[in-house]
Amino acid sequence: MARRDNWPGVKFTLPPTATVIATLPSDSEESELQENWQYTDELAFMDQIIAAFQLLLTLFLGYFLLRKFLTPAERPLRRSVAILVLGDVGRSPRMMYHAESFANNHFDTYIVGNKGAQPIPSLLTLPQVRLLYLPDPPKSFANLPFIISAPRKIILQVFSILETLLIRIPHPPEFILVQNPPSIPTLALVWLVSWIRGSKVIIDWHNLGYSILALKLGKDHLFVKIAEWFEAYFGRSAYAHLFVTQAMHDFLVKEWDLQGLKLVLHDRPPAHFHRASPQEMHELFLRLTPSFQTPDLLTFLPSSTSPTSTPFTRVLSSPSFSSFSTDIGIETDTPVPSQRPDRPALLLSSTSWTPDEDFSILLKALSLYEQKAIEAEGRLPKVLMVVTGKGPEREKYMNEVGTLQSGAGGTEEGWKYVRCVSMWLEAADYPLLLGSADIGISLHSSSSALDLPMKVVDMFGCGLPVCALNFKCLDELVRDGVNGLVFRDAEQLAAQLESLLTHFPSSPTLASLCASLQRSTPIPPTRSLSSFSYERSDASTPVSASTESPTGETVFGFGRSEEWEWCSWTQNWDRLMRPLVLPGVKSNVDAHI
Ligand SMILES: Nc1nc2c(ncn2[C@@H]2O[C@H](COP(=O)(O)OP(=O)(O)O[C@H]3O[C@H](CO)[C@@H](O)[C@H](O)[C@@H]3O)[C@@H](O)[C@H]2O)c(=O)[nH]1
Repeated sequence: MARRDNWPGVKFTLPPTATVIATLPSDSEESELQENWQYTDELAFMDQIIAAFQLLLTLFLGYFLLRKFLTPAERPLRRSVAILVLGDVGRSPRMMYHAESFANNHFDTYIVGNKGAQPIPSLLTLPQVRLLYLPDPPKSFANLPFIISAPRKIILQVFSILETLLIRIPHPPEFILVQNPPSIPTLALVWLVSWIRGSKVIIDWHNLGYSILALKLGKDHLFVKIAEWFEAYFGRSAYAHLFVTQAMHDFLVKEWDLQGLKLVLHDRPPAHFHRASPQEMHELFLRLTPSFQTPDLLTFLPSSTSPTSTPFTRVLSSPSFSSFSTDIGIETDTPVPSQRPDRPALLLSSTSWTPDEDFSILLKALSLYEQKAIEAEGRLPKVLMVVTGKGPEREKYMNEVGTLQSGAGGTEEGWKYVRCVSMWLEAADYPLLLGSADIGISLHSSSSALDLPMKVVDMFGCGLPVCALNFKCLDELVRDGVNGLVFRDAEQLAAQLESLLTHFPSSPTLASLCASLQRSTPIPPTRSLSSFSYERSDASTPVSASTESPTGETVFGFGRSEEWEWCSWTQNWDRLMRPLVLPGVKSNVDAHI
């Protein structure tokens, strides 16, 4: 007998095989859906596979539960960690940095996630790191409506995550560090695995999963309510909770009454992020030359001849400073790369092209800048806007860019002073491009208004001043006029660009902002930073190296304490995370117990 279940807006018919087929309330909607996808043989086959997975999953869990009750438990292996990212590992910088830090502290480090972009080089070379990739969902799922594909995807994910955490990692890891979001199904799975294997769970709260779903479905949608319940229920208890902002800490502690240690671990840049030297810039732009040879850019950028010049740099011989004699007695000149005075200003934004970043603000600001540049009669430079990153909204916005640039929309003439391109850089080149740019732009607005843009952290690490879209809690990272400028709309961003770029490359406003940024973000040479804190809501939690701040509040960061501290990721991690995961470690935290 077929069964009908009602979901908001969509009805389903479940045939005896438990296969989900969509039927829609109205004829027009039905034909629209049938146009979009068809129940093909391939899908029927997938459903058989999924049914087999369901059976396997039941047997699999039954086996582990029996083993849990009938055999003595194996103790978790000290100094081992499983890091779970339900997403592309190579595009999860914070989790890769965690993995590198654990490995550098001699942890056996398993990274569980999806294969995609190349991870940072250290993860491929550190002997303690093992990458355990999860299988990708079949491509045919991409053509299905979300409501149909989501449950299938989840069943496959559940199976592969459990298989990895319970079998592929041979001994129970001491810790399981899980990124949130996504929350479904990972939070429930790590909870189950930690119960079976005795591992301690650390939840790294990057954002709130239900708030991202609400962007798509609306905050009152039933699925959003279910997702929120799931996240709150399975995220409530953990050995420790890490938060990317003080604001997220405060919100979750108040709203969900989180249990376990709590620690604000702000994003900080890896130590190798720095302002690029002219030599590094030149070598980078030589590598990127093919990306600058599109018809749009060839006529826009200053002409260049590889390997002695690029659109941004050139190599000049400087006999007075760098002549030297070779072994065979011939005097030669050392080539000295430098930035070209006729280069366009290089603006940079980095993104995952998700719906919480509204790039139409940037496109409008660039159009306004184009007008200002036409009127400025030479006081404003040409601008090359580079947007780095991969993600779902990329195509939509880059199509818009094409229209604006060429004037194909018909409302305005094409751009003469502005070009915008998007690219994905290898992990080693990404900080070099940031370190070669003139201004960084952040359009991060956050679905929850509780997380901060890591891209801005990257930019600060590379000495790049930013213009950042304002949102609640941005002041935990960007101070208007000190390390960047804050804007609320396209008009204000265009005005900031005009002010920063007037008389470029000798712009006094830009030089002064760069100097102010350098003063506010020096990387301290040692681990001598003073402020730190943990909060412990559960006094019975067995942690030997933690403390509560005298006020009961986490005091790190200038968001609350008005104390601005800047350091590298490693310095921050060693100071705050080491005592959490290495019981007995000697650090300044011990002194406060
Ligand atoms: N290799 C490479 N990495 C890139 C590129 N473009 C962007 N990225 C990576 O992608 C990040 C930006 O991705 P977003 O998804 O836009 O991150 P965000 O909004 O700045 O920060 C969010 O994610 C962080 C963790 O991934 C969170 O810590 C943070 O709180 C926030 O939720 C950059 O920091 C960088 O690591 C590229 O061309 N190449």
